[in-house]
Amino acid sequence: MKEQGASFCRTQLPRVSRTFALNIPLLPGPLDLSVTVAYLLCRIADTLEDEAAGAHPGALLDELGGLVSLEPGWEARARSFARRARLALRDEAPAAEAELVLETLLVLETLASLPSWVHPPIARCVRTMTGGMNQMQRMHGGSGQVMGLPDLQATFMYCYYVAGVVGEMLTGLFIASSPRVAWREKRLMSRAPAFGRALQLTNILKDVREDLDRGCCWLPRDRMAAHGLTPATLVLPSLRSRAVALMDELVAVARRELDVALEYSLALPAEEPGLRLFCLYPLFFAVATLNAIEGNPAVFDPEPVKMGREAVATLMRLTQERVSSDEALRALYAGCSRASRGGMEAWT
Ligand SMILES: CC(C)=CCC/C(C)=C/CC/C(C)=C/COP(=O)(O)OP(=O)(O)O
Repeated sequence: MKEQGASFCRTQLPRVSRTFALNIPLLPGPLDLSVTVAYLLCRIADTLEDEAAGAHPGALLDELGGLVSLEPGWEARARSFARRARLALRDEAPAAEAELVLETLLVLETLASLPSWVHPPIARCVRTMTGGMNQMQRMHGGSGQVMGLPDLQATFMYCYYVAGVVGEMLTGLFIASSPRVAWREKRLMSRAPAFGRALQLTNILKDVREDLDRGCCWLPRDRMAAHGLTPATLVLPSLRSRAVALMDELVAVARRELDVALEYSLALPAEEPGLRLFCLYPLFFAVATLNAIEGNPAVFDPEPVKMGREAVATLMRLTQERVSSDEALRALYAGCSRASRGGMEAWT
């Protein structure tokens, strides 16, 4: 049973995530399986938020937040949750995500099989995330979807609930797994929310069109208004130059957060290359994604702006080669951040 759960989690990860299937396997055991399980639990929450048919699935999110505490009777409650959560998804939900939701019990069984020290950070993360998703809905969605947030502070709050808490959870796990990391706790914990914020903000910018087509938007309305835009006019071809200026302003915000993410990554000891690379892959992918978004009107087209497979492979190689040198990593980061759209040729 234990093996079946772990094997399901490892098989399902690359079916639901492009990025995290590349970096989680670099973590030393038992962090690799722990972070896989944590990722899948967060993904179940994310699928409910993005793919539920009809009303916001607040009660199901609350149930998931409670299940991760693994209190007596959790198996029967997880079985019932999985059935109802699967039924709540719209027909268009990606098959791999729907299957993951249906197998919530297997994911929780795998969590239960892991050492007890990994439980508190993972449970806190999932509880805070699901509670935060519900709070954002109550505050900004009313009875419909969230169509823009009032200001950047609210966008940051959303980023905290869906990604900043993941940074705090990962830091808690890294610290508990290695005394070498533990003595850097303060430096890491203070930077962890910014790391999550940087990645989430990058995703919000990259997915702006896809989100709008689904009827939601996480961008700040006051910044839109400053450019003479609203969520309803953001994709109008006649207002494209204003929309690009808005995106460029927000790309600059995301880049400042990524600078903090680099400091986080370098605060991890060089003797832990797996932990460093786990952080550096998504960090450098985000730099490349921001380069592709900046000044690019195509970000408002239906076809998503994505990094190519070749750029992904190149960045993985470049970070691997430099993983133990802070100086070389700083130079790579500065070079990639300066590279223009589509152009990291100097590094490849
Ligand atoms: C300290 C530290 C490392 C902090 C980072 C915290 C972290 C990993 C947050 C998750 C952010 C995020 C946008 C996930 C979705 O991935 P995605 O949609 O970009 O990728 P995927 O679709 O390939 O899964």
